[in-house]
Amino acid sequence: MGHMGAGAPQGPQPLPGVAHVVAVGSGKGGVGKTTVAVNLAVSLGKLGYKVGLIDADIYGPNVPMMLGVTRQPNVVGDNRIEPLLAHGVKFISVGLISPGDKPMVMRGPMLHQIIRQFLMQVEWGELDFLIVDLPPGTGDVVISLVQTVPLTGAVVVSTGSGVALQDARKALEMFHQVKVEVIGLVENMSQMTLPSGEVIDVFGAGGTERTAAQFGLPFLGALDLDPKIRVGGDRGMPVTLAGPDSASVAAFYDVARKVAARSMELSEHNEDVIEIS
Ligand SMILES: Nc1ncnc2c1ncn2[C@@H]1O[C@H](COP(=O)(O)OP(=O)(O)OP(=O)(O)O)[C@@H](O)[C@H]1O
Repeated sequence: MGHMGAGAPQGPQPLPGVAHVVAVGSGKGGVGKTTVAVNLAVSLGKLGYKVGLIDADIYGPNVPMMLGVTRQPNVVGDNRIEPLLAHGVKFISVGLISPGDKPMVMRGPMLHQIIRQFLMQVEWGELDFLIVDLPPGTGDVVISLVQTVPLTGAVVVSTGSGVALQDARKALEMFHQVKVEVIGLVENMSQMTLPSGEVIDVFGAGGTERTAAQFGLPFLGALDLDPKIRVGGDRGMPVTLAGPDSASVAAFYDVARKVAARSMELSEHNEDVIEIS
């Protein structure tokens, strides 16, 4: 198991104790990537997994607000950072480095350092899943990530709209270029059900599933456009706190179970590849 003595010492190294690193990306901003990442983390936690979450969204580090904990993390011992804990999820955020409403201005090398620090200097302990909320777009953070740790894979979030899917395809292409497996696509804000029961299709429901099929990638599920999801985020009480038995968040748990199952598959596959080479 593990190293066969052939690996380059400078290459990405697994984090001790962390079984799977899963990135959540989107291409387009505002499609609900952070909402999906936070609820995925909470759901996996409620399903019994040990979960960490890195908020690497430099343009909109909303994880602390969505998890309801905004204090600064403690630095302990030999410059180690204690992750914050909210709703069973350990997390760290770029928003905690530059809290409040100050925008964070950063150059590439500094960003790279922060990503490395978040991965290697935080006391994650034993984790089944370390989720990374990426900034929208295709860029630097992903490169820093893949240079530091082997990723299990990425989840790509989109709405069904043509413009969101255009950007999602770019994200798929980027993950392909940096050799990160795509675990699957999630359609967020898919349909909205009015109090009358009438269902409205706002963003073109079904588009993400079709895109997944075109790329031969798994479709992980569709999440409704629902004010309760927004309220949960704004209040730091993610809707998935309702738990795996709650019908209203079943779609989130369905996504979480699929992410877990496919992560295990991909890891087995990767181990095989290492042993053969
Ligand atoms: N399914 C949903 N139903 C209702 N509101 C939602 C849903 N998903 C996200 N939202 C809301 O939409 C807004 C944008 O979501 P979020 O911040 O998760 O997007 P994002 O893609 O991470 O944005 P960015 O990466 O550009 O910062 C938030 O107010 C969030 O609460």
